[in-house]
Amino acid sequence: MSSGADKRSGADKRSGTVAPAVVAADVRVSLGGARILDGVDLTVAAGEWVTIIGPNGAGKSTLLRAVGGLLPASGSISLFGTPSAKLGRRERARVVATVAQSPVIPNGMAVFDYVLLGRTPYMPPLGRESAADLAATREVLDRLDLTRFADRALSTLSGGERQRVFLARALAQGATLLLLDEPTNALDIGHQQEVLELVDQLRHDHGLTVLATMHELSIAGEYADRMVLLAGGRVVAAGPPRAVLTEELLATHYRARVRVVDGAHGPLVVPVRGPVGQQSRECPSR
Ligand SMILES: Nc1ncnc2c1ncn2[C@@H]1O[C@H](COP(=O)(O)OP(=O)(O)OP(=O)(O)O)[C@@H](O)[C@H]1O
Repeated sequence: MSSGADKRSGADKRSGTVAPAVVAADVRVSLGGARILDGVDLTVAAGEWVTIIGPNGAGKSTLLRAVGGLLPASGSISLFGTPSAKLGRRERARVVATVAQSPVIPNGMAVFDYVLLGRTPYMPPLGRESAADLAATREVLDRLDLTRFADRALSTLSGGERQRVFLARALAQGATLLLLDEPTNALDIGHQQEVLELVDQLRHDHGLTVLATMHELSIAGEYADRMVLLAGGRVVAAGPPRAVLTEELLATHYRARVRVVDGAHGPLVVPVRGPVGQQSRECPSR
């Protein structure tokens, strides 16, 4: 598997610095006649884990899709120092892999064949997979403890097992930037931790960069180096989890009544029943 350093631009190789994995400036996206992203700036350093949070409809998935080149956006987006617009489809697929919120599962497809699809950018057009593609697929299945499922239809796996297969396909792609849209969606708390620990381990082992969206705020804050709070298609806060997961910001942008307490690995967000907007009077945080 290639490392983040392999994706350096020529100038970066010469200067010895690593270009940021993502530099997005003034990104605007309109869908169905409505402005969904309205001037978003986002930088993700190589090797960093950044999680985008925000209320339903804030534009999180849209931002992820724009970064992944899956929909047209104005403004500028660079991946590892190369303008996104200059990356062809196959070239982009070797740099960035997206795990969608609900990936389409081809009917009856076996786990092995699904993960092998991740090797498509390395196969000649209309050509067959090589021995190297098959070996890479076996290696990823083994790495993610999925070998025993190789011949099973993907549709028969549990939610947690399936999530691991989606990650496996992204890893087989050999991309160093992982875009994860709600990777813990529909997983129980144990499987949420298992999947995020796995992503973090892979990040360290393979020098990956992670840009994710998540709704589970406490667990999101435990894994992210930085968080970006999106609301109404704009970035309204960004920084380390402690700077973003505050009672004030969550009350303002989620209309949520929460208490935020210090945890060993980041702030813990506890929902508190009661009228929105009265947390400072009835539920002091400090
Ligand atoms: N093709 C489309 N046409 C029109 N509007 C769209 C289209 N796709 C998305 N939208 C709208 O864009 C807004 C942002 O959607 P997006 O999926 O990015 O939000 P999100 O923050 O990921 O939400 P959630 O937390 O609910 O997953 C929503 O209001 C959605 O209805």
